[in-house]
Order: sequence, then structure tokens, then C-alpha cells
Amino acid sequence: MNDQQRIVITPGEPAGIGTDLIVALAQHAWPVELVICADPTLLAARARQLNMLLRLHQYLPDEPATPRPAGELTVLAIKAPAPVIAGELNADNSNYVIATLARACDGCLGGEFAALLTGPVHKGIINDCGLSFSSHTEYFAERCSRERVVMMLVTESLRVALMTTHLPLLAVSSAITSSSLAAVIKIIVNDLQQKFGIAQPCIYVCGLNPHAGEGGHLGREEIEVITPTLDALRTQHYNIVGPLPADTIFQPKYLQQADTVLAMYHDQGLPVLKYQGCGRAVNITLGLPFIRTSVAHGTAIELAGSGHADASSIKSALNLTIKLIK
Ligand SMILES: NC(=O)c1ccc[n+]([C@@H]2O[C@H](COP(=O)([O-])OP(=O)(O)OC[C@H]3O[C@@H](n4cnc5c(N)ncnc54)[C@H](O)[C@@H]3O)[C@@H](O)[C@H]2O)c1
Ligand SMILES: N[C@H](C(=O)O)[C@H](O)COP(=O)(O)O
Repeated sequence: MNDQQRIVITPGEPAGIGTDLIVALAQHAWPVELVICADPTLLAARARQLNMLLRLHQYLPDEPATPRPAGELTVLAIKAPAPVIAGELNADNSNYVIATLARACDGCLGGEFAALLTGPVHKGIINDCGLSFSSHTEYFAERCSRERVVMMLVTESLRVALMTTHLPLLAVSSAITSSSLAAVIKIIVNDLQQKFGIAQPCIYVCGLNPHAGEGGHLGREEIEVITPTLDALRTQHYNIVGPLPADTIFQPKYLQQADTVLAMYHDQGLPVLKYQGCGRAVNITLGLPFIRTSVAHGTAIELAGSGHADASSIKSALNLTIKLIK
């Protein structure tokens, strides 16, 4: 019996550093077969540009999974319609980017792949071509018919989950309702138990407003929504602390107890995590029917093809993915 597994990887925006990162991954042998869902011509061209070794094998779904030695990768070929120049965004390739995500997602749903790792996409250029796309997280939730999923970023010593993701700041408050907050916490607890093996996860929850509302003088969301929801969950034996002021929650005495911090919005939690993670942070989507991880940075268009893209985040993401599927 062949017990090897396959992880499907989408490089993301072809003009960005995603392809460079895939070439960097290929310089090492990995204990699973990496299936890159991309245009093979693009991969080969970027490897040449970077002066790195790359031998490509066509993906054969009916063959047993085969981990490749250093310098080799498996490719599930999808053709990019327009020429790709590193560093030059082209909206004519946006449908190609989405096609790679769709194929990889469907392959995970169908059991063909054990997990999905995504490189960075450029949200602006996808929208410029007329597609409505806010991020991978929302895209995969919709494709998997999940009403709600949760974005969590992790380093070796910190996890930060987000109550809301890619929303204008003005829309954040109204997105925090008792039912949405309870649903997010239940997804986090379930996935920390199922995927991370934490029996009774402890969640430290940030307030929304400065000083967690200062007793109602700086906002009422804590009094009207957040605290009553957390209290109700505590009666159901959820292990939750908060809401605590976001400016002081990230200190060792709390973090030693917390299995994750739940931030109310994107830029409340992620700057701390990304500063602490120094480029090694990993993004994971909780609540999907499969494991999906990602780099915790963007397309860094200006670095594509230069040899200066740091591959630490994608390597951390791959290592975490392998750990989670094993
Ligand atoms: N996982 C994803 O798909 C993802 C994540 C974040 C941002 N994005 C998208 O990326 C695009 C560009 O976003 P941005 O400019 O805000 O962020 P960015 O992460 O692309 O760049 C921010 C800064 O970090 C540097 N940087 C980023 N990754 C690096 C790496 N691996 N090695 C060395 N330096 C690196 C860049 O050079 C730049 O100075 C946007 O469209 C954004 O939505 C995608
Ligand atoms: N907020 C994410 C980050 O900063 O890494 C990022 O925008 C990516 O989100 P998706 O994985 O949903 O595209």
C-alpha cells in the first residue's frame, strides 16, 4: 500500500514572488509529493531567471503519490493565457489565478490532495479584471459552501485568529453580532481540538474599542454584544478570557495561558503577529473541510525574479501543513 500523500500548491499571482517561492521550495526534498497547480512554462522560466535547478514531472493522478528529490516538482498544468513578466501585473492572467485556486480546492474536496498551500495572490488585479474577490479565505469558504470560516495566523509561539477579515473598518462593528462571535469561537475551538490536538483550548478575546470600551465611555460593543456572548459561551464550558483591551492583551502573562488570541479585526491582531513572526508566520483557514495554509505576506511584486524573496514563510507553511496532515 502506498501511504504517501500529496499537497497541492498554488503559486498565486504569476508576476509576483509566489513562483520564486515555489522554485525555492523545489531546492529541497520533502516527505510528501508537492503538486504545483500552475503553468509549467512559467515555473521553468522563473527557475531559469533565478538560475536555479528545476525539473518538472507531469501530474498523473492515477499513479501513487511520489515525493520528489531536490530540484524536482510535480506540475498539474494550467495554462496562463497572457505572457508573464516578473514584476508586471497583467489582468489578463487573473482568470488563470482563479482557475488554479478552483482546481486545487476541488481536488482537496474530492480527496485527491491531503491539503492545500497557497502562494500570494494580488487582490487588486483580480478585481481589475472584473472578478469580485476579497481573499482566498472568503473564496474557499464560498466554494466549499461554508457560511463561516476563520482566518488564523500562527508562529512557533503565538496564534492570532480574526473575528472579521477583509472588511472596511467602517463595517467591522456591525459584523460583530452575538451569533457571528459565537460561531467564530466554536470554529476556533473545534479546529484547535481537531487539527492541533488541544483538548480544552483557551481563547483570549480582544475588545473592539480602546480600553475594551472603558466601561461604555469609548464604545458600547463590549457591553452590548461581546461580554454577554462570552458569558453565554462560558456557561457552556468554553474556556474564554476577555474581552481584554487589545493594547495590553499581547503580554507574556496572558499569552502563556492563551491557545489563541481572538482579535476583532485584521489590523488589530496581524501587525503584532507579523512583527513577532519575523517572516515565519503562517496563515491557516479554520472551518474548511480540508487543511488550507498560506504564506503570511503578499505578492511583493517588486522582488519577483530578483532572487531576494524570503522563502521562510512558505517553508514554515509547508512544514506546518505536513505536520497537520500527518
Ligand atoms: N496570502 C495572500 O494571498 C496575501 C497576503 C497578504 C497580502 N496579499 C496581497 O499582496 C498584494 C501586495 O500587498 P502588500 O504590498 O500590502 O504586501 P506585501 O507583503 O506584498 O509587501 C509588503 C512589504 O514586504 C515585503 N515582502 C513581502 N513578502 C516578502 C518576502 N517573502 N521576502 C521579502 N520581502 C517581502 C515587500 O517587498 C514589501 O516591502 C496585495 O494585493 C495584497 O492583498 C496577499
Ligand atoms: N490577511 C492575510 C495576511 O495578511 O496574510 C491576507 O490578506 C491573506 O488572506 P487570504 O489567505 O485569505 O488571501
